[in-house]
Amino acid sequence: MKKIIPDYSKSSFFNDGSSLFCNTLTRHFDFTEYGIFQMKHLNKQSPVTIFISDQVIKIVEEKCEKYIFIENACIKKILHPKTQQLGFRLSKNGQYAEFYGEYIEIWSSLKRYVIQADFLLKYKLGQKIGEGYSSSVYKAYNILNGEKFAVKIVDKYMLSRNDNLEKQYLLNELNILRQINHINLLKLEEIYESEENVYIVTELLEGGNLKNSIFRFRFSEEETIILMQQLYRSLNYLHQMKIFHLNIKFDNIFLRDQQDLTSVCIINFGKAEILKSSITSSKILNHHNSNQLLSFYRKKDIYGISIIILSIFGKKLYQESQMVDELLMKNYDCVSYIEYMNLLPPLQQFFEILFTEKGRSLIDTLTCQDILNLEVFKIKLERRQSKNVQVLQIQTFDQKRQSRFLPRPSQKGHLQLSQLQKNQKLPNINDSSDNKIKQNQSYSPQTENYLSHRLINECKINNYTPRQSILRKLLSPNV
Ligand SMILES: Nc1ncnc2c1ncn2[C@@H]1O[C@H](COP(=O)(O)OP(=O)(O)OP(=O)(O)O)[C@@H](O)[C@H]1O
Repeated sequence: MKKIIPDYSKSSFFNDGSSLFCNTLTRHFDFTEYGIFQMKHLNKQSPVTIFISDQVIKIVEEKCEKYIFIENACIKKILHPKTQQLGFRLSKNGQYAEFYGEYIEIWSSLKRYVIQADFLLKYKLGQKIGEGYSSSVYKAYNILNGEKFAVKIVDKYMLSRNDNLEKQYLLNELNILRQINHINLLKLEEIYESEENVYIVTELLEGGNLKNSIFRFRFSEEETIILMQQLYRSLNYLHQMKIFHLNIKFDNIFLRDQQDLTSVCIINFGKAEILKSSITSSKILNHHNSNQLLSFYRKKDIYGISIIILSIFGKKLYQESQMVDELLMKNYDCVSYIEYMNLLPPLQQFFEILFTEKGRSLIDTLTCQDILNLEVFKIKLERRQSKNVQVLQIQTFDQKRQSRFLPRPSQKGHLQLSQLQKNQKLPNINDSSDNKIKQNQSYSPQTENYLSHRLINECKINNYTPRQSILRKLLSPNV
């Protein structure tokens, strides 16, 4: 008896009602050839040549060609009933076609776009590592080779609540994750669906949240500058694709290795926006033209990253979204102590552009590329092995600098400060004569006491030992 392969595409959460095949494309795609397959469709079998671009399969038959948009199409690995040849079945809204042939290479090109079933046949669930509004995140292990991943399990029922807003966030996040490919942005592995859940498999970021590492380990200025560089580079990559994250905060910045700032990775693209040539969003500023919207989004992202950098150098936590809003309104009084941070001059200048009146005229047009061209990123930076972080702390503690903002003696040669000061080619910043900053008085949205209290509480909640005590522990003669 003929075995019937169940097809879930009609009831799929991702079913948008579109047909499996289309005969024309409305824009240009660059296709790569993937070889000859036997296509079985409507009880007819014929040889076809398959070409793939990111989201489209081109199927060339003897006399004609047609296309399948693979985004959110359901896919299943299958065996040919007669030849026992391996293949895959693509289906959409109840229509399907089967392809038999060398499918391994093609599978790796398709898997980020299509929806698979049977998550539990491939992965074993591990411990829970996080939670969102409508999702839980777990460790997952590939049953065959033990490879570790993170899987976000989203309850389909929860997604359909709230006027489908959560569904939109999820589809938006998937749309963006499928397009991006950058070392400092979360990598999507594949997507599954069951009757109750959607499973989004991504790389596992084992280093945890950046905030935890920053307040736990002692990193040098050079390491922090490399971190800054990587964050702005990844943002620049997104902005060049007209993608804006719009939700940059400590909670969404992770590390692959908790002691290696170069392993930084931005996550959570649910609230991101893609701006194409016309205005696609009516969420904010819908009366503005697309250039103004683009500038607004760009500033929002740049401020998001910059506040994280400020928190790291200033050893303070902020309510990031409130602070971004203040800065977007050009209220520079919300950061009052930049001038007293006593940083390396190129760093100081970076902070002044972002957080003081001096940058007021630049900020509307400032891009990530402009930031990456600043002198601060031209300092000769050296990476060191992440595993040495704590050892280095112990070694350098004896020769502790009088101020943590002054370079260590060993850094002075590298940095060639006086040379840098002479050669600085930063954007022309007009000095503001009216200095509103009062020493010993903070205009930040939160008082220092409150912030310290919050930091300690966060450490407690997350079971972290505050950094100072870790250092003391490391330095204790018993260790
Ligand atoms: N790839 C990953 N590696 C390690 N931990 C992760 C990964 N993805 C998510 N997490 C953890 O799971 C938590 C929740 O992730 P999720 O993406 O669901 O959050 P969210 O999108 O902020 O939630 P919400 O649905 O409320 O917006 C994160 O804060 C993080 O701690």
